[in-house]
Amino acid sequence: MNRINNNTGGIIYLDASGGTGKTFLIILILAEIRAEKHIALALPSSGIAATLMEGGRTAHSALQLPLNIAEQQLPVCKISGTFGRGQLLKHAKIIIWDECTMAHKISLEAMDRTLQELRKNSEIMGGALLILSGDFRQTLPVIPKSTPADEINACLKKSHLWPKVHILQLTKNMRVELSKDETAAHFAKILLQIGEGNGTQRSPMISGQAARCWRELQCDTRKTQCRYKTEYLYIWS
Ligand SMILES: Nc1ncnc2c1ncn2[C@@H]1O[C@H](COP(=O)(O)OP(=O)(O)OP(=O)(O)O)[C@@H](O)[C@H]1O
Repeated sequence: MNRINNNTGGIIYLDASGGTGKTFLIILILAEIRAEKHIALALPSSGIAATLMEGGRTAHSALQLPLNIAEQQLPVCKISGTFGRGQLLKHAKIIIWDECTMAHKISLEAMDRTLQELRKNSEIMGGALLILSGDFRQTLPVIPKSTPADEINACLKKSHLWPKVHILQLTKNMRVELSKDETAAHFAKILLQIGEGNGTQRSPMISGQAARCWRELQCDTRKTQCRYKTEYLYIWS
C-alpha cells in the first residue's frame, strides 16, 4: 500500500499457490483504492476470474490485445488515449492482472509499450503500478501445437521485463486453514507436489511434464529471489 500511496510505479508479482488468498487480497486492494476515489483496474486473464472481481474485464478485452500477438514483431494494444479505455489506463492508480501466468510474455511487453505511450512516460509501465498475481504451478500460456520448451519460452519469466519485477509471496493456504478439513489439506498437498514436479505415482505423465516446466521456471525465480531476498514479505508466515 505504501508503494501505491507514494505513486511508485513498477511491477509487483504476487507469487502464491492455490488457496493462499490471491483473489481475497486483490479484492481488498481494489476496494481500498476505489474507496479513495482513485481508479483501480482489474484485468484477469480469464473470464471466470473477471467475474470474481468488481469491474473485472479480461486483459485481452480491456487492453485490446491482438489475437495473433505471438506472430507480431512489436505489438501494441489497440487503444487510443482520447477515449474511455485509454483514459482509464492513463489515470489508473493501479492495474491488477490476475492469473498472469497464462499470459504470453509479449502481452506484457505490449502493455508496457502502450502505457508508456499513453502516459507519456518512458519508465516501466509508463510509471503505473502493475500487480501481477498467479501461480506458475497452475496454467501456463497456451501455444497451439507447441512443445514444453515453447510454453516456457512464452512465459512472463522469459520476458525482458521480468528482472525488474519485485516478487512478494503468500505462503499459508487459507482455504485449508479456514476449513480445518484434513482431506482439503491432503488435496492441497498433492496439488503442490504435482505442480512442483514431485508428483504422485498415479500421475507420472503430469508430474513428468510439470517437473520439466517447474524446474526450468524455478531457475529464473531463484535468481530473482536472491536479488530481492531482503525485501521479501512473507505476509502469512
Ligand atoms: N486473510 C484472509 N482472511 C480470511 N479469509 C481468507 C483470507 N485469505 C483468503 N481467505 C479465504 O480463503 C479462501 C481462498 O482464498 P482465494 O480464493 O483468494 O485464494 P486464491 O489464492 O485466489 O486461490 P486459487 O489460486 O485457487 O484461485 C477464500 O474462501 C477466501 O475468502
